[in-house]
Amino acid sequence: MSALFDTFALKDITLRNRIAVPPMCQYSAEDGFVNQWHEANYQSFARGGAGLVIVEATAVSPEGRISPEDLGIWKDDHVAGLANVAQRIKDQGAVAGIQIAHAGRKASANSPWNGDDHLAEDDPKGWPIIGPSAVPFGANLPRTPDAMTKSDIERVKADFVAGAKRALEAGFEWLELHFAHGYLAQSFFSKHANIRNDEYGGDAEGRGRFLLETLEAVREVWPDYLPLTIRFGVIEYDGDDEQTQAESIELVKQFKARGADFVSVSVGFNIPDANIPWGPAFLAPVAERVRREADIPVATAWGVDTPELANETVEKEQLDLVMVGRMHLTNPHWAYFAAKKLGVEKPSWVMPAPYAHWLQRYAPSDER
Ligand SMILES: Cc1cc2c(cc1C)N(C[C@H](O)[C@H](O)[C@H](O)COP(=O)(O)O)c1[nH]c(=O)[nH]c(=O)c1N2
Ligand SMILES: CC(=O)[C@H]1CCCN(Cc2ccccc2)C1
Repeated sequence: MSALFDTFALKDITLRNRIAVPPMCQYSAEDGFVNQWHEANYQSFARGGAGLVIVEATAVSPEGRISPEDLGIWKDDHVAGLANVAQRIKDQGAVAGIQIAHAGRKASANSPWNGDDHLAEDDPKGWPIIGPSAVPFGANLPRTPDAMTKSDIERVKADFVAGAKRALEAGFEWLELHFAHGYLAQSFFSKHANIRNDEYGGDAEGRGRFLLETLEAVREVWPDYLPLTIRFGVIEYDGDDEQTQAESIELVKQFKARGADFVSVSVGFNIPDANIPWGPAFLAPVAERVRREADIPVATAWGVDTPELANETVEKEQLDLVMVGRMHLTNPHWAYFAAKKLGVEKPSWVMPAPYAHWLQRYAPSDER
C-alpha cells in the first residue's frame, strides 16, 4: 500500500488518505455569501477522492477580504451557505476544512483576472486597509495601510474568534488560521511589514504576539477534539532565510504549546521581489525541518504535482499531508489517477461507487 493512501488520524478526525485540496480563493461571492459555484467547486474536489478539502480564505470581517468577491464568515447569515458546502464535502467522504482569514494590507484589491491590484482609494467598491504599520506591500498593492490601534487588534482577534464559532456551527471539522502569504497575521511577524515599537512589534516575540494571541483566543472556542491548524509562511526568500526559518520554527513551537495541532508550511510573501526557487515540491525540505524541529505534523504545497513525488514526500516522512492545489483545478479526480499510478488495488476508495464499478470492470481504453 502506498504511503499517500494511508489514513491520517489527528484528534478525533481520520482522513481517508494523505491528499488534501488546499484553500484556493474563487473570488466569486457577493457580500461574502456562498453560491452555486462554491457548492459545485467543493463538491467536485470531495467527489474526486482527496482526504481533506479546505475551503478558501474566508474573511472574518468585510475589510479582511482580499477582494470584494471573497467568501465571508463575518455574519451569522453566512453560516447556512457554508454549512451546505461543508455537508457536500462530507457527503463525498472527505473531511471538511475551512481557512479563516484577514487580508490586512493586501485587502481591497481586484480579483486576479481583474488586475490583481489595489482598488483606487476613491473606488466605491473598495475600503480603507489596515496593517501592523503604515508600510505598503508595494508593486501591484501600493496602498499604505492604517497602522492598527490596540482596539483594532482586539477587534480583529475577536473577529477570528467569531469566525471560528461560525465555522464550527457550519459543521467544519478542520480549522485553518491563515497566518501566511503576507496577509494580516503573517505581516505582523514580518520585519518588512511590522515596524511597531509597542509589544506587537520589535523582536520575534513581539512580532509573534498577534499570531499567538489570536491562536489562543480561537483555541478557547474550537473544540479540543477537532484539529486546529495554522497555515504559516516560514521563509521569505529575501536573503535572510536562515534567520527567518529559525524565528519561525521557534514560533511554531509556541503555536504547538498553545494548542495548534498541525501546520501547513508556506511562504511569507511579504515582499513583492522575493527570490522564490519555484520547482516541484521545493518547500518539502523546509516543511520537513519544521516537522522535525518543532515536532508537529505538517503539510506543504507548491508543485507537489505527481503521484510519485507526493508519495515520496510522505514515505520519506517529510510531510504528513500533501496539499495538491492547481492539479485539482485541472482534474478533480487527481486522487484516482494517483491511486492507479501507484498501484493502489482499490481505487474505488477514491471513486464514488457508481463510477468505481464500471472503471474497474471496463477500464477506459487509455488505462488498459
Ligand atoms: C486559484 C488559487 C487560489 C488560491 C491559491 C492558489 C490558487 C492557484 N492559494 C495557494 C494554494 O493553496 C497553494 O498553496 C498553491 O496553489 C501551491 O500549490 P500547488 O502548486 O497549486 O499545488 C491559496 N492559499 C491560501 O492559503 N488560501 C487561499 O485562499 C488561496 N487561494
Ligand atoms: C489567499 C491566498 O493565500 C492566495 C491568493 C492567491 C495567490 N496565492 C499565492 C500564490 C502565488 C503563486 C501561485 C499560486 C498561489 C495566495
